[in-house]
Amino acid sequence: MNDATNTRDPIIKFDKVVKRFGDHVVLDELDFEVQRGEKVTIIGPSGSGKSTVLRILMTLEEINDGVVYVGGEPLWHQRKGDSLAPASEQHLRQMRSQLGMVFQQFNLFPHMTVLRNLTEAPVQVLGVSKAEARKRGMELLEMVGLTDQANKYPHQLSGGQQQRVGIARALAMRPKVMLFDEPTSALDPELVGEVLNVIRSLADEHDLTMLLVTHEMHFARQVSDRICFFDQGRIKEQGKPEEIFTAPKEERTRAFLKAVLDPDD
Ligand SMILES: Nc1ncnc2c1ncn2[C@@H]1O[C@H](COP(=O)(O)OP(=O)(O)OP(=O)(O)O)[C@@H](O)[C@H]1O
Repeated sequence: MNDATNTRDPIIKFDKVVKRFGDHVVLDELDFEVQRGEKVTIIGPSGSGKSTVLRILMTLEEINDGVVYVGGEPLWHQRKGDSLAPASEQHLRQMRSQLGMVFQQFNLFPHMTVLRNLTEAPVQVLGVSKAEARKRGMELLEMVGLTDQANKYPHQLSGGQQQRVGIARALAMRPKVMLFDEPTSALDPELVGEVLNVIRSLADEHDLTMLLVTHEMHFARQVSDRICFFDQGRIKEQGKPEEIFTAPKEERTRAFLKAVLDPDD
């Protein structure tokens, strides 16, 4: 396969992926692709499997059937001749390093300064020098508007500031794909905007691939190239934001959007 073909391949591909918890089928032979540089937002009712898609990509949840590809390589499998065998821990680690995730709960290291939160993994995992990691860490703090907080500890920051550090920390590992799992849902309403602004500028200014799960519909509409409406572990409908938000084809999508956009009706 030559490079030109490679770059046209989706960077993420779910091929008939099944995920069950006991008898409960959460992903039901899901087919789903994200192209390089694309910004895709998954919306849908609670329990429809949105976060599970991201957790599978971060190798936090195993799959029961099907194949997930990242950059054309199987994530949960390794090629053995013409067949696929379960992945080794080393393969999973190597594949996982291509993805960065921002969680609902910011999950910063509480006993480390903000800057150390950004330099720890690049130094320990990627083998970057401390000086280089610090330089890059300060650049990322500038990008999220927090250079003056570099030497503070997470508990000294607001929730919005902590989440901006969470975004910078994920970027410090230079991922090819950024995953955002409801990044503002744990925040007080007045702190949501500053976090969305950081994600918006990332989306506008970088050719990073982004996959988001959010309940912020207005934001999803602004930032996404494509919206995927999930229902019962499958994509019920997908398309450009203006199509999905103004002229959804499926009754189920219409009902969901009406409920979230006009909750008082
Ligand atoms: N570790 C687990 N054990 C058992 N069931 C689980 C587990 N994790 C998720 N589930 C179930 O899988 C289903 C899908 O969960 P998921 O978190 O992907 O939904 P979601 O669409 O992101 O929902 P929400 O919008 O509420 O976050 C839910 O019914 C959930 O209860």
